[in-house]
Amino acid sequence: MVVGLGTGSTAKHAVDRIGELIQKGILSNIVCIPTSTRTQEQALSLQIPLSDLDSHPVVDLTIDGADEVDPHLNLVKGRGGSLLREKLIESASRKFVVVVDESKLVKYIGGSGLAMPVEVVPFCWKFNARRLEEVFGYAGCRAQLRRKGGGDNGNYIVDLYLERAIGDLKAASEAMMRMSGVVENGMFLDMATAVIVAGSGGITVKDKV
Ligand SMILES: O=C[C@H](O)[C@H](O)[C@H](O)COP(=O)(O)O
Repeated sequence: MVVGLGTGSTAKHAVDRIGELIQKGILSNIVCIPTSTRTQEQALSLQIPLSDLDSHPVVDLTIDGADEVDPHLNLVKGRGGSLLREKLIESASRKFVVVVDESKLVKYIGGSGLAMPVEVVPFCWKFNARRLEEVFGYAGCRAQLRRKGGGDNGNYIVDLYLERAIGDLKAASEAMMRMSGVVENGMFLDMATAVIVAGSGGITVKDKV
């Protein structure tokens, strides 16, 4: 089985558990693909066998956290800086299971008022930040360079803060990806197979319909 290993404080627990099951011999015949150098280091410390998409282009299952989950299971990811590698691996996954606590559930993408990350090349990042503000001006968009943690790929991350819903998410994502210098954006649309939500009332599983 080829398993994608997510990044962040939630996914860390899944990686720990996979490592434990491998060490106990309960899980075997498994190879894992980490979604960040941080997760790669954790996996190596747990002696989890690692691979990459070049060797294993189809991933059976990826488990990861998320920053926002909307009612259609669209996600915001990348507040920890790992969106590009995550999207590459999660797009190649047959099943993509997301684990969150209920604080991550939002009515609409951007609805938490927290950052929506966009990875851009360092060259002329201010120009691209201004263009992003213009493109999403109707949603009251403010763009801010994240000073810490440029991500795994040497790029910068610009955080977008939205006052209102951006409407057509697919069109918004496509508009960003048409901009030269934008490498990836933090909207993970129609990708999650299931979202496991931990809340005060216990655990619920939301399946893609
Ligand atoms: O870049 C970070 C990843 O997209 C994380 O999966 C996301 O930020 C959620 O992280 P956490 O589980 O720490 O809230």
